[in-house]
Amino acid sequence: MSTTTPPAPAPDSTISAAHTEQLTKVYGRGDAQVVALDQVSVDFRKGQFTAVMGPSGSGKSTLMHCTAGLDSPTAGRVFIGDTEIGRLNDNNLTQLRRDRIGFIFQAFNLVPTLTARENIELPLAIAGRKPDPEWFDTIIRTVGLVDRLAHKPNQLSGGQQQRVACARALLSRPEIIFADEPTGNLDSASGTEVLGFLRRSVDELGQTIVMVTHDPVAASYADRALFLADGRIVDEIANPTRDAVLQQIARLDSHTHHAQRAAGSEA
Ligand SMILES: Nc1ncnc2c1ncn2[C@@H]1O[C@H](COP(=O)(O)OP(=O)(O)OP(=O)(O)O)[C@@H](O)[C@H]1O
Repeated sequence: MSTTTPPAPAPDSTISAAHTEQLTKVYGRGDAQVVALDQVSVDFRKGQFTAVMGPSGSGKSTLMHCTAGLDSPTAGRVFIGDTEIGRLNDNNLTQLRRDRIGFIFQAFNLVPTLTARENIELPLAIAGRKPDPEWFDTIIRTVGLVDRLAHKPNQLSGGQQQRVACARALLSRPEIIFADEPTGNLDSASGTEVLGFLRRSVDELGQTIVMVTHDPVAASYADRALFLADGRIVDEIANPTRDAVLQQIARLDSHTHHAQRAAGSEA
């Protein structure tokens, strides 16, 4: 493996890091059938930070899981870069998830007996790869963990633990990072810390991020916010501010209530 660190790629909004074509996911059968995603076509551009928003049950997690190859579509296609993941066998899919995708979850999923450094290096160690020392240093500086590497998770704050999880996701230089409510378990100061770091990893390291969130403040760190309702993308805001997101949520709520009234379901 090379030990020189190439400069962060300039964000290139014309290259697709991942995209879906008419992605449909149906759970259950008959009366219990739920259409979680209804022919969703979406593109996540390289170097772009996207927030995925929408009410509970609108399909956010399903979209993330299907796009990241953690769940399989009922119909439609999913691509990571140029690779159509539905065409991969199980081994190749596992390898693609390991080598080309990073994950950050609401629960930090750190190994309690390992130090911060060991946790960050674990996925590469499992893959039998050695971290590039310069890249490791760059990430650790970006997340601000230089003096915390020898600490175990229980010696770190929630925000620091999530920053360890972020560093772990970044170390393999994934083409795209999927973050599922990454600030959901954090107080607002720690959440701000983690969001600031995610933003820097986009601006300074050229990372591509897709983040599911309910929080308009979290969404305001993204380059665009997508809004899902009933398994469809119903709107999109470029350079979202907290207030623009709040207004959009209010608009979607009132549409939903109108639709429910029209269908007589509020009786
Ligand atoms: N494994 C499953 N089996 C059956 N139905 C499911 C399953 N997973 C999700 N669903 C249903 O699919 C729909 C979309 O769920 P999803 O978890 O994607 O929504 P979400 O927007 O992420 O919600 P939340 O904000 O509450 O996490 C919901 O109606 C949900 O009940």
